[in-house]
Amino acid sequence: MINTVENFTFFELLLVCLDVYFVWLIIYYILKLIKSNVRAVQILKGVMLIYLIDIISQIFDLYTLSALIGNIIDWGLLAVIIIFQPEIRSGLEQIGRNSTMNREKNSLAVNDIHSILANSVEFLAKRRIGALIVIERGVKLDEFITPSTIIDGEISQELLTTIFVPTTPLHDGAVMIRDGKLYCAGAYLPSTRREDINKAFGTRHRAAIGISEISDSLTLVVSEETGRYSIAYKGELKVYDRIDTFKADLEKYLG
Ligand SMILES: Nc1ncnc2c1ncn2[C@@H]1O[C@H](COP(=O)(O)OP(=O)(O)OP(=O)(O)O)[C@@H](O)[C@H]1O
Repeated sequence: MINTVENFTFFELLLVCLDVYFVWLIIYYILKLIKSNVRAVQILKGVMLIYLIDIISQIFDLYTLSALIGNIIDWGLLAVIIIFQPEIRSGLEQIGRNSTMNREKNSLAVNDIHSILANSVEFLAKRRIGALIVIERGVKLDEFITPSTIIDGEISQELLTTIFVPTTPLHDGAVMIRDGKLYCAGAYLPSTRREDINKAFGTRHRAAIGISEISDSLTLVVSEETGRYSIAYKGELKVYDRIDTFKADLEKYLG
């Protein structure tokens, strides 16, 4: 017998809705994880390639290849869980933390962060202290955090500027801002491979452009040589002369 909507009780309908909602929620979080992770996008391409080879091997009856791909697919799920264990853990933690209260708290801090960042950049630029500050956004940058020093502290102008003083152990590399906190220092970023970049820009600026090419992060650079400051975003580097325009762009990009 075919079940029509009229045959369902209210409670059964509610269960169906909940069922569909949970499936939607799982798919949503998986897609969000894939979209926001550099590694996930690459792995997704690999998975699609494996499935394509599987289909081809079945169409043309390539027995050995099909058996090999079958084994890879069988073990694939386990491999994905192992590879994404840190992301899965932080995703679950985030679901737990996402209460309305926390969201209100974070949005209040955002305005302060703009000022702290702009003031720090101005302070460092005036003293010709080189700096590289990455603001992580949707795309997680875990793979660049590994060799760095985790701080996970409240962001402040004092802390941020002190880190970049050349005689200190943490000044080399990039500072990363995550979820409104100063997450780590001494991170090593991938450099851009572009050859059309002004030769006056050295490795620090090339690293800022590099990370902005592969993520939606915003990277602030202070040049030790010129005392000028810039923002790298989506593969482009914009250099500023005035701190107010710098701050205005910071607010525009970060929202
Ligand atoms: N890939 C990288 N990841 C993180 N930090 C880097 C990277 N490459 C360089 N740096 C930082 O930049 C410093 C060297 O800057 P360099 O003088 O080569 O670049 P620059 O673009 O000319 O900057 P500046 O104008 O400040 O001199 C390093 O000591 C290091 O702190």
